[in-house]
Amino acid sequence: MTKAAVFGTGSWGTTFAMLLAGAGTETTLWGRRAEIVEAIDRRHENPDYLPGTVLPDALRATTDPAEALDGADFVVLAVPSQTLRGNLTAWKPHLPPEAVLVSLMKGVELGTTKRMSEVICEVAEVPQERVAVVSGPNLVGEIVLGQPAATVVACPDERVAERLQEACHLPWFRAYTNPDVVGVELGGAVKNVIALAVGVAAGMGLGDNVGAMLMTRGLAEISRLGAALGADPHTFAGLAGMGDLVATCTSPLSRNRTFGENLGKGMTLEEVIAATKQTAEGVKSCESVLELARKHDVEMPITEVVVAVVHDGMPPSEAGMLLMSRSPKPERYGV
Ligand SMILES: NC(=O)c1ccc[n+]([C@@H]2O[C@H](COP(=O)([O-])OP(=O)(O)OC[C@H]3O[C@@H](n4cnc5c(N)ncnc54)[C@H](O)[C@@H]3O)[C@@H](O)[C@H]2O)c1
Ligand SMILES: O=P(O)(O)OC[C@H](O)CO
Repeated sequence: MTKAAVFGTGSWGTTFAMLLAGAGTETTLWGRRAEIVEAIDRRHENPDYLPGTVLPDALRATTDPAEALDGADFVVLAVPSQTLRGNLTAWKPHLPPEAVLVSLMKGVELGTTKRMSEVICEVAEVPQERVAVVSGPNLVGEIVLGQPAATVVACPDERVAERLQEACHLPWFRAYTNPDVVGVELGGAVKNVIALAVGVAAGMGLGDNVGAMLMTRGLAEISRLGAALGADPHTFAGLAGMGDLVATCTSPLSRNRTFGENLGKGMTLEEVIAATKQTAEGVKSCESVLELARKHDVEMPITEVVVAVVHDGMPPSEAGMLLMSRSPKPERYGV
């Protein structure tokens, strides 16, 4: 039987563990907080992150990383992007030598501008072929209700991607494989930044033309960055690109969109942070995405104003004027 260890008992870690267990994979969750671990292991619930959801009886949980990792074929990582390096460094001594490491995270590391799979390869000292990424339009609030969804499993080794696909595929959760790890990761990380922008516009009371403009020009930014980093352009028309961008930018379930919406309504950054109980990756990753773009000489005007609004106190109305007053250009440039 295939075995998986999932690190992170937050909303997506717990939900993905449910999917794995539902697909017949023997799954153990690792969590920091003993009370959540006990609730999952004994009472089959995660009241903090998934209130009202009944978890599978077969799903185990522990606070001991060595216990979770014992015999694991897949080590699934679902902690905040900015803590991954420290977390994985601590878990490294217990990693099974042949295990495949799987990133569920949608962020870019501050300081290094590395994608999560790059951080994993570096810290765990494993080749790219032993690292997979799962990303797509996967809003937890819908998946836990059993609503149909699809995702992308990316790995340069097709057989590894197919094994992981099989380990999480369910009649109502379709996993597609894709060898383009760079494109899949960029799609997931940058759509959070665009969702912040769409949220700000919605919070200001602006309509669907503005939302569509930001999503479409946001996809152009993602594609330009992807081209500079060697991604397959087709990935951005797929589930991990356009699919996740649309879901995140339009859903009230998205933490990133909601964060932006609150800023657009006039709440201060401190008030919005206090109101945000879960990880909104774009808030930190907008800075690392912009730094990555500058390193590669890629123009990302929406990302620039998101950084200015979220981190430098620029009023949303000024950000909107800056974007609208850019010089006229062809729709397609710089790719
Ligand atoms: N929730 C979703 O709908 C969803 C869907 C797809 C992908 N993702 C991505 O999955 C990743 C995890 O998101 P989530 O929704 O589970 O977030 P979450 O905020 O719900 O949970 C984060 C988990 O990490 C733990 N954590 C926080 N700081 C930590 C630290 N210093 N060390 C170890 N653990 C720590 C928390 O206790 C919690 O268990 C993010 O990159 C997110 O973008 C989320
Ligand atoms: O709630 P968000 O904004 O982190 O988005 C969740 C997922 O990434 C959607 O696919």
